[in-house]
Amino acid sequence: MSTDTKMSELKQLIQQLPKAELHLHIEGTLEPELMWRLAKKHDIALPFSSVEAIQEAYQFNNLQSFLDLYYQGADVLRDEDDFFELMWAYLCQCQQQNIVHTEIMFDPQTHTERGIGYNVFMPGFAKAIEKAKAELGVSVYLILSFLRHLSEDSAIQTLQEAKPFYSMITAVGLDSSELGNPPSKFTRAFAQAASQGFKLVAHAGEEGPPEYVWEAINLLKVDRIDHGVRSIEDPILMAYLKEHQVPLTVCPLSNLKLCVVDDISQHNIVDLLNDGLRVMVNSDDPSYFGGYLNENFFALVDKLSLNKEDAVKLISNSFSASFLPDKQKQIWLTRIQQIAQD
Ligand SMILES: Nc1ncnc2[nH]cnc12
Ligand SMILES: [Zn+2]
Repeated sequence: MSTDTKMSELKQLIQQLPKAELHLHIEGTLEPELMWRLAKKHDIALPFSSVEAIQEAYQFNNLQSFLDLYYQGADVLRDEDDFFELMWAYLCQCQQQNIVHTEIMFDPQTHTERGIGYNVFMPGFAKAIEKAKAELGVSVYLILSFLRHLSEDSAIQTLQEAKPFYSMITAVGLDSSELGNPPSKFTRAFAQAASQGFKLVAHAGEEGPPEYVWEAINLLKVDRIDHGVRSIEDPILMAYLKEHQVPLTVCPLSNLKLCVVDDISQHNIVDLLNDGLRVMVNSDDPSYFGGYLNENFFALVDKLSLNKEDAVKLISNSFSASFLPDKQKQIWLTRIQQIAQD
């Protein structure tokens, strides 16, 4: 069989396998077409002359250059229906990509800071999630993420304001500008979240050093690390991550677009996997980074010669590292093995 045929068969298998996505920012799924339409709806002047001009602006040289556009883009989200549309569009993508379970981050402060409250975005999200459960068969958990460039007091207030919606939220996370905002800044906020029974995740080791990954583990006591690719610089940390099977939610196209790596062929995800770490593939902010989950896998097939065994392991890890009940995880893991063996 030619290499091309093998690669296209592997891509078909990846498309076909049930998958979980664990690192996805709902605000990062705002497609330029929706941004354009909502700007018109609310009479908001965008600094772009067309949908194509929005797309062309998506050239980044680091995390901050992306975040500046991402927060600006989110400003078109104003009413409940906008948040419904945003969530619904991503959940329809999930169905098309065979993502059967997704754990979605949302940034309350991106909205509350501009006067849009929980009572606007949470009902919009809830409607889309309920509809997706009923019509698309996609299961959804939500992760409330603190913006780390803001203060810890603001994070604590954000957690308190979410109280009426705690039943909709599974975990608490930490995102935004990493360098200069170490996990240690949020020790009290995470302790409070833990005491309320939330699972915990944090972005660390994306642009920041391995020390930030240690802090997320030791001080915040997270269940998963988001990104974590710079862990490879610290052999003791690598041994710890392997021994404790701490999940790393890796996002290849994000790392490429934000210049964490120069080319996908240099990405360390397969090295991390082969070193025995629990890594899996995610899309992070697919609208900004040029691909949803399957496109991230396809880039690994094309540029890193990802093989079938590694693809199946990465997909299995997406379930084993999820916050689903063990029984549900097992059902999906068995199903994946069955399909992969056919
Ligand atoms: N890749 C990323 N890193 C940090 N914060 C984010 N917010 C959205 N995407 C992010
Ligand atoms: Zn992220």
